[in-house]
Amino acid sequence: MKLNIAVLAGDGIGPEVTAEAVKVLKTVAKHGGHEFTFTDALIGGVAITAEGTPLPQKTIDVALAADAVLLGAVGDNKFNALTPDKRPEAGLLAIRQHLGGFANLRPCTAFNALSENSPLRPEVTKNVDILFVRELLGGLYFGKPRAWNKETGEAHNTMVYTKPEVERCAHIGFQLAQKRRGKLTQVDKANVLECSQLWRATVDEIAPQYPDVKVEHQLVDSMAIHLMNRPRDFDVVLTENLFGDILSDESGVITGSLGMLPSATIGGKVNLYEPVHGSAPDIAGQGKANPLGAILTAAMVLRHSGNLEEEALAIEKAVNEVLAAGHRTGDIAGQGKSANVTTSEMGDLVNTALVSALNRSESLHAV
Ligand SMILES: NC(=O)c1ccc[n+]([C@@H]2O[C@H](COP(=O)([O-])OP(=O)(O)OC[C@H]3O[C@@H](n4cnc5c(N)ncnc54)[C@H](O)[C@@H]3O)[C@@H](O)[C@H]2O)c1
Ligand SMILES: CC(C)[C@H](C(=O)O)[C@@H](O)C(=O)O
Ligand SMILES: [Mg+2]
Repeated sequence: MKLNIAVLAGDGIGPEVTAEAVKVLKTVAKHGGHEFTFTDALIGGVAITAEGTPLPQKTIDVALAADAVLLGAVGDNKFNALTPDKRPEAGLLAIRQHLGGFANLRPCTAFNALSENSPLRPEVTKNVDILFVRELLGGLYFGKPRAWNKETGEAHNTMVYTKPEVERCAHIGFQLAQKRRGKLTQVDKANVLECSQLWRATVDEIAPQYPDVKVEHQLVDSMAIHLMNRPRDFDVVLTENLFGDILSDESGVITGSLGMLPSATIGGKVNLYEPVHGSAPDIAGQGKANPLGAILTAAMVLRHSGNLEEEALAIEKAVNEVLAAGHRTGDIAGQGKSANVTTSEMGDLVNTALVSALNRSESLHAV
């Protein structure tokens, strides 16, 4: 199979973790005789420095011409004084708009080998398997008007959702719930916000089309605690843009680290794949970053853009094996313990385990 992948590595640890994701994709291509091509393009702070804009037209062209876009992370403290529309993050929001994907799938899968690394007790996190469906193109992020008037000292952002925007995302949530454990938790703030009331009413209106899916509604504030107390109770969690941003980061506590979380954004012209974490300027350039979120993101590329489910599973198995063997970057080393591998060593270990996993699945086919 041919897959033309645009690689937007970005800032901070973005290039470090993306290199490891590309490494495993190349292994899958070589092993299966697939033709994966990788085209690099600039985004974020590195694009501001080189081209004066966080999203150059060249990058948009490369991304739109690709079968999948793999993004590392954007954000650099040296641009913190810029207004939101000029910052590296503006490039990320703009590429999301250009690609048009509105459903951001953020799985939170607890690897049991890491159960001692979460501050939550192992009996709470064991076998957690949640899929956040975060709406990605609406809400406070893009609503107008928005401004900060420094003279009057007033700033405002606008949360806007239309019924079709909610419907299209809700259908994805329901369809995914049907393929999983049949439960959909819709998260909102319907006790205060009209947008949330629209979400709740729209989900209830659609629900009869999916009689095999059990729907529940949760307010986002109490959801934040339910997620920590009883994460196993959740299957698909459907929510709007900002709530999804916050809850998915919170779910990093369950997996032991934000550095473990992958994502895929579907529904647009070209799917966009990015780990959930940011550019982590505090550890950038030191070989300390955990590449597993990016590597698991590569598995999502294969699953959602390559229809290569078996290969995606092989990557996930390889990650599991490497963790079970005790290999740890600092973020998953456990309290008071240090890393025993660097970013690229972790990538190499997964790669080696992946080759064995792929060979094993081949021998199964031969039987
Ligand atoms: N998708 C993206 O590009 C994205 C996502 C989130 C934040 N950001 C940007 O990143 C910058 C830093 O933001 P932040 O510090 O709030 O969030 P962050 O996700 O970059 O980091 C939060 C904490 O988690 C740690 N961490 C994150 N990923 C890790 C990994 N793979 N391995 C080990 N540790 C990891 C960091 O060291 C830091 O202590 C900001 O400019 C922000 O806007 C970008
Ligand atoms: C950097 C920022 C714009 C982005 C978001 O809020 O969507 C990030 O936090 C994420 O989760 O991908
Ligand atoms: Mg975020």
